[in-house]
Formats: sequence, structure tokens, C-alpha cells
Amino acid sequence: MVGFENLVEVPPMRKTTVGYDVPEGVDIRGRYDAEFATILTKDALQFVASLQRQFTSHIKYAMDCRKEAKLRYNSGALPTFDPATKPVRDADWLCVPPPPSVADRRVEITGPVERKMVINALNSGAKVFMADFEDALAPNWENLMRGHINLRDAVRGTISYHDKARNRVYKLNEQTAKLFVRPRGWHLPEAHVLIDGQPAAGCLVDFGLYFFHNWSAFRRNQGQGFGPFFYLPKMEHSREARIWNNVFTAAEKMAGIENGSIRATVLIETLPAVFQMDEILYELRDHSVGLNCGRWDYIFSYVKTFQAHPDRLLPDRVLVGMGQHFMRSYSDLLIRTCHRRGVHAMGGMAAQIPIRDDPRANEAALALVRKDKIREVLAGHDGTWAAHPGLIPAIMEVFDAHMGGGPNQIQSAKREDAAGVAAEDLLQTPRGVRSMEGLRLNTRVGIQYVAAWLTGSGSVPLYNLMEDAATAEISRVQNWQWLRYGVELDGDGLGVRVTAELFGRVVEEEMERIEREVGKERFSKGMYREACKIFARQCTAPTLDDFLTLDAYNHIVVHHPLASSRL
Ligand SMILES: CC(=O)SCCNC(=O)CCNC(=O)[C@H](O)C(C)(C)COP(=O)(O)OP(=O)(O)OC[C@H]1O[C@@H](n2cnc3c(N)ncnc32)[C@H](O)[C@@H]1OP(=O)(O)O
Ligand SMILES: O=CC(=O)O
Ligand SMILES: [Mg+2]
Repeated sequence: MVGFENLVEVPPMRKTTVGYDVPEGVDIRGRYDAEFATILTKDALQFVASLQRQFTSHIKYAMDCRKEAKLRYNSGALPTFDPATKPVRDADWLCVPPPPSVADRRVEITGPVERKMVINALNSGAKVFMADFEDALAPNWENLMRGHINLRDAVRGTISYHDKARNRVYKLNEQTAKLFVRPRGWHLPEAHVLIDGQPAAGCLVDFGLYFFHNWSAFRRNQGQGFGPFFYLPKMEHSREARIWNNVFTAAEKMAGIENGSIRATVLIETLPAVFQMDEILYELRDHSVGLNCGRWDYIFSYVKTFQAHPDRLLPDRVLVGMGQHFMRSYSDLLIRTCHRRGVHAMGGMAAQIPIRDDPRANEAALALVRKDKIREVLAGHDGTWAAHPGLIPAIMEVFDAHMGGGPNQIQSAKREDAAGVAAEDLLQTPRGVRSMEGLRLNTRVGIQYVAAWLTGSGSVPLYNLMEDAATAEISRVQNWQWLRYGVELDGDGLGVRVTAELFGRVVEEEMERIEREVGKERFSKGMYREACKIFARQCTAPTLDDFLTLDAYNHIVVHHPLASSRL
């Protein structure tokens, strides 16, 4: 896998691993646990290894193409529609129709694969639960393995959880949300699973283990004969969708189920991918169940793609919302593209979450969520995301009120008016000011998020908003961009330029503020100093790191026997 060899020092492969019964060429370097062994069975690992061996060279090629595209953008090129695939965009073709069990997806809840949250999400009243191995999960070994155990028990309907502190037992309701699983992106390795001496692709481990253990029970209990269902993150090009399509076909063959059983919604959450939506759907036309506006990673990707374009600097993070022309254009074109191809056009995540101790602030947060969802449903989206169960009634109400009687708007909101959305619309620089408070908030949020991630939490509430890997990325790359170009902070009338010296002072002051806010004890027990080092290094790096979590991943890899992690 490209780049993965740089991540962890991998000692020579041993033929067998203490505890786990592994097939030839597979080595498990994560902690042994008898429960984990029920997931890491020899047959399941054999399946993961066969996917890895089949697709490694394809993944490497796709990652090399990403690097080449980056070089082009860094030399001044702009992403645009590919003339070579115009026939795909112009031709009339359809994806397979949505499976009946997920025709109605008006509200989808998302969350990490943590046991109590899995039960709460499935019971939440949402139509779909997206169980997340990506933005919302810190992929340490314990989280990953427990996540697979939780999903296996959820699919079989046997999952339960005893909250001893509150003496409360959690069990599934009669009626539950339909489960989608989001594996990690192509870029993330799984350093605890070595295949032929190399770390496996994280997404193939996530997909392979989940599919192997659950395809049959899922189709019986959840999918009404279809499935399993997936969300696919962070792709940049249709060639990456083709790999997923081939992975699905290989998995269906292994299971002996018909082609098109597996269904996936692709997140359009990178700037290059917005120019590839038809092409991505075309590659996955037998397995598609739509596209989703992954707005937070999309904003991150805008900065990353234009890292060498000082004429395209972002304003304060809080000002880059769906009202900006480039964001509205992206949502409009996504709806038009999906409905033309007969599949769902899903909306994205409003970051507000309920504020328990302040009813007025809570009402204001809910009003913002409602406004965002009204915009989405009126634009033609078929459903949207909720970060928290407390938001579901309000969001459901909005979609019920505006979506007409049908389960979706695929046939009723064709959005032909969006056919004219052009590259300039999709690239238009967002408007707004840059402020010292923006720099401070990015720093405060970025450090606290990394500190949480290092200690096992991939999604956290910060300043009454949901923060996860995608939102934290915006804070990081925005700081990097402002430092790189020495931008003037004009938003609060200060007119100061962002320099390394100013940033150093901001980091120090924000660390003091974090310590005051979380309290001395929690601060000293947490990983704030380590997080600060990682975040500050990335913000000041001469060249922009591709992903915050790639560097940070080294800090959560714990190889067993304990020896080889770089911690
Ligand atoms: C950019 C993107 O990729 S968006 C998608 C990825 N991000 C996510 O999925 C974030 C999902 N949301 C969350 O993780 C959480 O809501 C947070 C971290 C933001 C806030 O969590 P908390 O501070 O625990 O919320 P809070 O204390 O209000 O929770 C109240 C209850 O709701 C539950 N809950 C909160 N969010 C969720 C969720 N998303 N799914 C299931 N249950 C949830 C809690 O477990 C808790 O349950 P309990 O009363 O039985 O103990
Ligand atoms: O995954 C969703 C996003 O907004 O990023
Ligand atoms: Mg994302």
C-alpha cells in the first residue's frame, strides 16, 4: 500500500501469532482477546487477505493518481469535468433502483461503533443508522474490534448493554433503523493486521470483517433480501469507485449472492469528486444507493486542493456554510445528478447538537438545524443526517412536512435547473472575513479534538457543536493556509498578519484556556500536550500533511507483543 510502509516499523513477519489462528501470510499484531478472536477467525482473515491481495496494486495506483493530481493542482491547475468521460455524463443510463427496505431515508443518524451508541442509534427513530469506522471513530485496536463485535450483535438483534453506574440496561426496540456501515477511507492503513508483511488497507479490514460475519444475517433481518449496505468516504475519482465495485463483486461471489446485493452511498466530500459524480455512479451503477453531501470533508478538501492557490483563501470556519455559492452549487448538482440516475441524493450534517443546560441556546441551535434541513428538503434532498438522537424529531418533522407523500423525491425533484451548474460555480471562493477569534477557535478545537482522538474518542462535543475528524481537519488546514500565506486578520479590526510567532503565542494562550476550561486534573491526565505538539506541527509544516489522522495514527498503534509501536 502506498505510503503505509512509512507509518509503523514492521518487524519481520512471524508465521503464527500467539492466540489468533491466522491463515498463511497474515499476522495479527493487536492485543489478543478471546472475544476479538470470534471476529478474527481464520476464514474471515482469509477473506480480508484475499481482498487485500486482489486489490493492493489497484489501490496503490489510485493513490499514486491522487499524488499526481495534487502536483497538477499545486502547479496552478483547477479541478474540472473530464472531457474524456463526457459521454458518460451525457448518456442516459440509470443505476439499479433502491432496495425497498431503504427507499425512505429521510433521517439518518450517524455515530461511532460504540456499544451503547449503536443501540441508541438503532432505537433513535431514524430510518437509517450509519455506523462509522471513519470520521467519528478513533481507530485504535480496541475500538475497532469492539466495533465489529457490536455490529455483529446488532445485526443479529442480540446486542445489549448494561450501564452499571446508572443501572440501566439497553436493548433493541421492536423497530430499528436500517444499518449502513462506513469503512475507513482508502488512505488509512490498519497497522495491527499485516498481510504478507504489510499493513492491510483499513477499509478492506473494516469491510471484509463486517461483510464476512454479517452478510447473511443482515439480508434476513435488515435488508429484506438485499445488502449489506455501506457508505463510502473520501473518494477523489471514479477509478476509486471502480475498485469498490470490484470489491463488492468479489464479496458477492464469495458469499454466493447475486450481483447487486450490496448497496453503497458514496460521500461526495472531496472537491475533485464533485466533477466525477456521474462517473462514480456509473462505476457503481449495479451497487449504488445514491450520493451524500459530506459537507465538512468537502470544505477541508477545498483548502487542501487549493493549498498552493493564495487567491482562494477561506474566511473564518464558521462562515463557510451551505449558503456560500460553491456549497449551494455542489448540493444542487448532486441532487440533479442523483435524481437523473434514479438514486437518493442525501443531505449532510448540521454541526449543532442539543444544549442541555441552556434552553434559549438550545432553541437557537435547533432553529439553525431546522433552517439547514428546510433548505435541504426544498432543494430536493431525499434525506439528511442527524448527529444526535435529540435532533431527530425536529428533522423528521421538516422532511415530513416538505417531502410530499412519497418515501423520497427521486422522481419529483429532478432539478433540471441545476444542469447549468458550471465549474466556476463549484470553485467560487467563499466570501467572508478572517479573524483572530477564528484562528483561536481553530486552535482550541483542533487541539482538543486530537487530544480526544488519542484517548479513543473520534467524535466529541466542543462549544456546543459536534466535532469529528472532518471538522477538525478544517481547523488544521485553515490555520496552515493562513500561516503559509501570512494572511491579514481583518475581521475584528485588528489587521494583524498571521505569523509563526503570532501562532506560537495563540497556541500557548489557547492551551492555558483549555486547561482553565477542562480543569487542571483532567488536563494533566489527558493528552493535551501531545495533541498540541501534533496539531501545531501540522499547522506549521512547510508542506501540508494530507491527513491529520495519518500522522496521529502512529500514536495509537500498539503492537503486541509490546515492542514495535513508535509511541
Ligand atoms: C462530518 C461527519 O462525518 S458527520 C458523521 C460523523 N460524526 C458523528 O457521527 C458524530 C455523532 N455524534 C456524536 O458522536 C455525539 O452526539 C457527540 C459526541 C457529538 C455528543 O455526544 P454526547 O456528549 O455523549 O451527547 P449527550 O450527552 O447529549 O448524549 C445523550 C444521549 O444520546 C446518545 N447519543 C448522542 N449522540 C448519539 C449518536 N450520534 N448516536 C447514538 N446515540 C447518541 C448518548 O449516547 C446519550 O445516551 P444515554 O442518554 O443513553 O446515555
Ligand atoms: O462525512 C461527512 C462530512 O461532512 O465530512
Ligand atoms: Mg467526512
